[in-house]
Amino acid sequence: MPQFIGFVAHDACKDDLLAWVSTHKERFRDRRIVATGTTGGLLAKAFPELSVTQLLSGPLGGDAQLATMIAEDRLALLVFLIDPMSPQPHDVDVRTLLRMAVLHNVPAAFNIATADYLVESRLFGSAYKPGRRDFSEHLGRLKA
Ligand SMILES: O=C(CO)COP(=O)(O)O
Repeated sequence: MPQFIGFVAHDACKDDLLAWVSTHKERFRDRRIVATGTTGGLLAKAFPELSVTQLLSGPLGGDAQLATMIAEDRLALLVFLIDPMSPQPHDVDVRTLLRMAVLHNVPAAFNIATADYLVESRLFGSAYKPGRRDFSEHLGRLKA
């Protein structure tokens, strides 16, 4: 199953994401990128040399699609630049995406500083794949 790198940016953060990707573009040349609709459209236009798959726009289900990709073990890493100052109509989807990243132990950055740490890590681009957590005991408790 191919592993994608996921990018999402709220409107106030889209310029920041474009600038950040531009800085680290070489690292993404051989990687498959997946992004919510508007974010993906901007990335594809700015960086035609990168492989960008566009999902639905965030408010129309793009965050939920990314959350599903995490549940299906198809996302290697998530960079999601969140605007902490604006309410989002699809906040419930945003929280689902965050929860899926935490639940399934996906390396995830929600601001530029952490995104920098991720791409500068010696683990980035290596064969490193974090293990998914085992919730079988927890599920057994729920069923009992
Ligand atoms: O709303 C978003 C993330 O919650 C981003 O969606 P767009 O990339 O379609 O703007």
